[in-house]
Order: sequence, then C-alpha cells, then structure tokens
Amino acid sequence: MKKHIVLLPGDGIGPEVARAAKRVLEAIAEQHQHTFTFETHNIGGSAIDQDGTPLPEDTIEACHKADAVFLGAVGGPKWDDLPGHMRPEKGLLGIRKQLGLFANLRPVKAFQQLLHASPLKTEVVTGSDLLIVRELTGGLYFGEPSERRNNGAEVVDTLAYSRHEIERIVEQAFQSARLRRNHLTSVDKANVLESSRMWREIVEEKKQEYPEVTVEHMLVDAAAMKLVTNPSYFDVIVTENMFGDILSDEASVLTGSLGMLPSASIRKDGLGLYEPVHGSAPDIAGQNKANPLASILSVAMMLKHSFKMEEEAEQVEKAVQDVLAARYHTADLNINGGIPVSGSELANKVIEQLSTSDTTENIMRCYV
Ligand SMILES: NC(=O)c1ccc[n+]([C@@H]2O[C@H](COP(=O)([O-])OP(=O)(O)OC[C@H]3O[C@@H](n4cnc5c(N)ncnc54)[C@H](O)[C@@H]3O)[C@@H](O)[C@H]2O)c1
Ligand SMILES: CC(C)[C@H](C(=O)O)[C@@H](O)C(=O)O
Ligand SMILES: [Mg+2]
Repeated sequence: MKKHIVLLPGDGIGPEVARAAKRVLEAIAEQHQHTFTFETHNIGGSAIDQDGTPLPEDTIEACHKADAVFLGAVGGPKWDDLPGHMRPEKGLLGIRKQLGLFANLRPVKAFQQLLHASPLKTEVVTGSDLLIVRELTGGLYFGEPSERRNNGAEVVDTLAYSRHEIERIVEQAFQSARLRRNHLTSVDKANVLESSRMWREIVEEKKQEYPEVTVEHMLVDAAAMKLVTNPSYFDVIVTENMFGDILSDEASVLTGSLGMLPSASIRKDGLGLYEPVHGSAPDIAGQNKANPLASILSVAMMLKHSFKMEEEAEQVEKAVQDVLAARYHTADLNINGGIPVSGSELANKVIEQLSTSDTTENIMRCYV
C-alpha cells in the first residue's frame, strides 16, 4: 500500500521522537512491502525562527494532502515571552483546527512490565486500561473573546461550545466504548458551568442510541481523584478540551511516565494527526534521553486508524511490550534491575524486535 506521511518534528525533544517514529514506519514498510513517503515541515518555535510564524502556509497545505501526519512536540523557554498569538503552541492549536481534528484519543494502558515504575501502589495500577476521548477544537482553547481589557485591569477567556461540537465528540466516545468494555464516564463540572450542563443533556440524549453502553456523569474534581485511587474503574472517559488535557497528563502516572502516552487526533474521514501526549521537554532536549515509546505507540495508532493496517499496528505494540519485557528502558522509567538505554537505542530495540514479535495478542484495546 502507498501512503504519504507529513512529519512535523517541532521543538525540543520533538525531532528526536519524530526520528524514532519515522524509523519504525520505514521498518514496517520494508517488512510488509508498503511504500511510505515522507515530507517534513516546520511548526511551532522552529517555524517561528525560520518562517516568522508558528504555522506556515506550506505546512497547512502539506497536511491537507497527506494520508497521515505525525507531530513531535512544540514550545520551549526560547519562545515563552512572545505574545499569545505568536507562541509555538498556536501552531499546534492551529493545525488541529485547520484540519478539523475534533477528537483526541488518548489510550492509557499500564503495561504489565511497568507496574512497578508507577509511583502509585502496584495494586492500584494493575489492570488499568482506559481511553480518554478529549474534545480538541473547542472550549476555552478557542473561545472568543480571549483578551486583556482596560489596560490590563481585567482579563477574559471564553468557554464556548456549539451543540454540534458536543454531539460529535460524544458520539465518537460512545462508538469507542462499544469497541471496548461498554462503559462511558462523561466528565464535566455541571455543578458550576452551563457548558457542562448542556454537555450532560447531550450525553443523556445520545445514550438512547447506544443501549449496550452504561453511562455515568462524574464531576471533574472527583474524576481526578478516582483516576489515581481506582483507575481500573474507568473504560472510556469523554470530556471537554481543557479537562482532557489535564486528566491525561495525570493518567500518565499509571503508565510510569508521560513518555509512554500516545494519542491520535482524528476527524470522521480517517485523516489523523498522531502525537505523543508529552511536550517538548526542554529539560532533556538534545541529550538523547527522550523516551520514544509514546511516539512509537502513536505510530501504531496511525497504522490502525488512518491506514487500516491492523496487523502492522499490533506488531508495533507487541514489539514495545517485548522490549519492556526484556527490561530495556529510558531514564524516565524507574525500573529496578532494568537496563537503562538512550532514546535512540530504545527505538533500535523496538525495530529489531519488529521482525520477531508475533501478533497473536491484542495489546492496546481498540479505540475507534
Ligand atoms: N503536544 C505538544 O506539543 C506539547 C504538549 C505539552 C507541552 N508542550 C509544550 O512543551 C513545553 C514544555 O512543557 P512541560 O515541561 O510543561 O511539559 P513536558 O511534557 O514537555 O515535560 C514534562 C516532564 O516530563 C518529561 N518528559 C516529557 N516527555 C518525555 C519523554 N518522551 N521522555 C522522557 N521524559 C519526558 C520532561 O522531561 C519533564 O520533566 C511547553 O512549551 C509546553 O507548552 C507541548
Ligand atoms: C501544548 C498544548 C497547547 C497542548 C494542549 O493543551 O492541547 C498539550 O498540552 C497537549 O496535551 O497536547
Ligand atoms: Mg497537555
């Protein structure tokens, strides 16, 4: 099969993890006689430096034409003092919006081999396997107005959603729940926010179409607590943009490191932007310390969702599992008696493993 992939490495550790993602895609293409072509474009801080804008036109155009996009990470202290509209993060928000990627799927799975790497008790983490379905192109991130007023005496951000935006993300979450354990938790702040009350109404309406799915509503503060006290309670969580951002970094604690969490930002027709959940990690950038597994697992999501290459996706997931079972890990994972390696060495281990790992086991549950 022929596929064209746009790479947006971005800033900090972004280029390091994007390199690992590309190498895994090349290895898969070679093994399965696929033709994957690549094109690299600027985004974020590196785009500000080279093109004077965090989201150049040619980047947008290339993404529109691609079969899938991989993004490393954007941002860093070098650009922290720029005004809001010029920050690297605007490039990421812009490409999500331009491509209409309204659903961000963030699977959180505690690999058996990493149960002891979590700071939480092993009995708490064991069995956790959940999916956060985060609304990605609305809410506080995009609401207007968002500005300082009266010479800086006041400031406003706006949390706005249309009914259509809530309906489509809730529908996505029901569909994901149906492919998993049929349990949906809708997370909101309905005791305070009008947007959350409308969100609840829409979930109640939609559930009539999915009688096999059990649905509950949970306030976001309680959900944050339950995520680290009883995570295996959850199957699919659906929530608005900002809550999803915060809860997913929190949930990464279950996996042992933020460097383990992949994500897919998708729309209905199959185009997707695949991005690790973590950021540009300026504290470790350029040192070959970055854990590439979040990016490699994001590649598995790309293979599965954009290319419908189920077998290849499972091969990548199994290779990651086998490399962890062989006790290789980067410095972010605290494994007693493990074999610490650099980021590129860990990617090498996964690539070597690709040729030997069988795919009899479904490691990460279906998400879409
Ligand atoms: N998707 C994105 O592009 C994205 C996501 C989050 C943050 N950011 C940006 O990244 C910059 C830094 O943000 P931050 O420090 O709050 O969050 P971060 O996710 O970059 O880092 C948080 C901590 O996790 C560690 N970490 C993250 N990814 C890792 C990996 N793959 N391997 C090993 N350790 C890893 C970092 O070293 C750091 O200690 C900011 O400019 C922020 O806006 C970008
Ligand atoms: C960098 C930032 C804009 C981004 C977000 O909040 O969406 C990041 O934190 C993420 O989780 O993808
Ligand atoms: Mg985040």
